[in-house]
Amino acid sequence: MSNNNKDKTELKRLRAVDRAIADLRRGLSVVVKGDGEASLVLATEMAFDPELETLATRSGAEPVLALTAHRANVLHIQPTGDDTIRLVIEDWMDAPLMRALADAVHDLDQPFRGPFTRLKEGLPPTVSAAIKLAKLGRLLPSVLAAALPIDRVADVTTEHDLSIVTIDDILAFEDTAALQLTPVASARVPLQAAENSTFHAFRPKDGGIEHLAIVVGDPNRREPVLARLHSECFTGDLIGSLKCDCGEQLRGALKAIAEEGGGVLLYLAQEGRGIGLINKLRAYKLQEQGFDTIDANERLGFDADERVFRPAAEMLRLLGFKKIRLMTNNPEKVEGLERHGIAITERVSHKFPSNTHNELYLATKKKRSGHYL
Ligand SMILES: Nc1nc2c(ncn2[C@@H]2O[C@H](COP(=O)(O)OP(=O)(O)OP(=O)(O)O)[C@@H](O)[C@H]2O)c(=O)[nH]1
Ligand SMILES: [Zn+2]
Repeated sequence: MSNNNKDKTELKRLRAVDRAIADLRRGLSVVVKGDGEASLVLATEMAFDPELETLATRSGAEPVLALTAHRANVLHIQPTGDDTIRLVIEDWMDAPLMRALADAVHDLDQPFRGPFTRLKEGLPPTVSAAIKLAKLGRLLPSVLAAALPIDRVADVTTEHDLSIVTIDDILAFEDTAALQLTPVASARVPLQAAENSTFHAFRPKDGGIEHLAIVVGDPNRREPVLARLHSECFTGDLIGSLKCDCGEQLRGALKAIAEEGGGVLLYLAQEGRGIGLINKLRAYKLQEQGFDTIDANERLGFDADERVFRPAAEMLRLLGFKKIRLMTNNPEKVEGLERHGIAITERVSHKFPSNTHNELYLATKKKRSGHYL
């Protein structure tokens, strides 16, 4: 395929995923198509009675409720060996209950649920892909899915003006978006901590949220440069939340880079370790109930960390930084960047004193995520 055609295909795929995400977030059903099978799906957190009915009538099949294995485990549902667990929707399961099954915040209000019937065999790949789609849309990782006969896909999609996306589109999305970052704007912005700073904005081709790089001074690209990868944290970076160490790490990194005479800070649009602000607030609610930061993510059905570091590696490459000294306590960042071709010549510790509100959070990162703290 020529480069031009490849680009066009990739853009088409990114667009299909983006449209499907937008529809899921609106509470509309979308079609996920695989090899010889398809599913009509709806985000569980957006499921109300009329939507559920539409799902069944349009597909002509009984929907199932699909959850991640993490979430099913919390609901005491036996594992099946798959990452995705499907439950039969029984007569007593109404829309509010289904939404509550997806949203761990309600677990303690209504502790007893079930017994549930799992479907153990023949998990359609489109159902797992639909959960990934919900995650990409920063929704809770659960969908209602009804099998759609492959020969009806075209008719149903056209008749109801539905978004259609393939499994491959969904699975390629993050990497394709990361490899299609385009510099869109750059300007000098003097900062309190580093007066000689230039902001560079990179936009993914999917039109998604821009990532930012802040280059301080004019670092020598032939030498390893002092660098920080910072994942967006609205609460900590902007509002001064004491629940995490992000604000201090952000300002501290800029100060350290300025003191060193130059370097780079990447500000990545990966709020809440990639689950989004709303899901992070849900995770905080669970932390109020006594769960730690990792259990909170997993109770919601997510992995402990949903971030990918390919966009960061790509931005460094575009800025001409191949070797860096990385300020971090997180071994996964070092590994993630190296996997994508950035040489980390040194890991520079990046710790700040704890306070009464983030003590447990920092201790959990050390104990359970192997952070060097
Ligand atoms: N899901 C979730 N995200 C959180 C929580 N607290 C902070 N975050 C997010 O975690 C991310 C913090 O990322 P980083 O500063 O890169 O921290 P890190 O992975 O510990 O790595 P280093 O700071 O480099 O050691 C930000 O996106 C925050 O929004 C939490 O309790 N739950
Ligand atoms: Zn934070």
